[in-house]
Amino acid sequence: MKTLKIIKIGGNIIDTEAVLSSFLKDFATIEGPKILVHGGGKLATSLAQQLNVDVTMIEGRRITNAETLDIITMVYAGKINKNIVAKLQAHGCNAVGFTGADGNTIRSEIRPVIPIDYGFAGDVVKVETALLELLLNNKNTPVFSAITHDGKGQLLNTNADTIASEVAIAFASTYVTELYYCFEKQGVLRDVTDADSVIETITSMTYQELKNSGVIVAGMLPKLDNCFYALQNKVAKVCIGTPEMLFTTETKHTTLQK
Ligand SMILES: Nc1ncnc2c1ncn2[C@@H]1O[C@H](COP(=O)(O)OP(=O)(O)O)[C@@H](O)[C@H]1O
Ligand SMILES: CC(=O)N[C@@H](CCC(=O)OP(=O)(O)O)C(=O)O
Repeated sequence: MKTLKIIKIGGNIIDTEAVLSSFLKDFATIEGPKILVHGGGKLATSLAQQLNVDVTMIEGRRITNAETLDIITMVYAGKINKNIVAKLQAHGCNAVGFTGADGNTIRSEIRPVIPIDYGFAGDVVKVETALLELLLNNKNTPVFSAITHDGKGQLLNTNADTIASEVAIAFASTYVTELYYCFEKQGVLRDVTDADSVIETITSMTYQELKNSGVIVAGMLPKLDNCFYALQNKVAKVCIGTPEMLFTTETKHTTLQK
């Protein structure tokens, strides 16, 4: 089986123009089939604040009312996604931008309102791989934003880490799938203020301990939950770290193990 790399980039890479540009230049050079998934939560938060729209995050997920849904659609599917696609084109990578509504690639359903009503936030129900596979075979690179749809005309906000793991799982029977979560830290840190405290391996057992001791909080919770969910569903490799981990074996990062 061929290897498919699913690479997710988080807010801190997207926020800084120079960091994003340099990442995309390197990303374009990755050989073989690949899919990019991007977040952009921090940019959405700052635009919402400028527009005096309340921002509420619970356990790393955004409460999404109608106004917030408009903002995130403009930011994720519009500004960020199209900017990334254009930059990849400039580097000779034939990227195609997606929300889950495009080509019905990712259908979701609204999150249950109990215990927390997240509003227009969706949990993934189905990733349709056929169209994506055609594109991959044609050497195109799908680029996903953090938006899905319910099949009834409603867009839904979906955590980008979740999109990356669900896409990786959907392809796990046709490719050896490798899932990389890239952000500004070298991995999961034992002490978030100490860049050298990278935990090189986390198993589901040690994850519980890290959660209980408060090392894993906020946005790190959906990230780690998605890592283990992917491993339990036949994704071959899951890593968290800086983008350098994609290009060299020298750099420290966190590897997740069942
Ligand atoms: N133990 C930890 N190790 C690494 N990063 C952590 C840790 N605890 C909190 N963080 C913070 O969590 C952030 C990642 O979560 P999130 O805001 O969802 O970012 P992303 O956009 O990468 O998904 C990092 O920017 C980091 O500052
Ligand atoms: C439901 C939900 O929380 N969606 C996320 C989607 C963006 C995201 O995941 O962005 P990062 O990866 O940059 O954090 C949000 O709106 O923040």
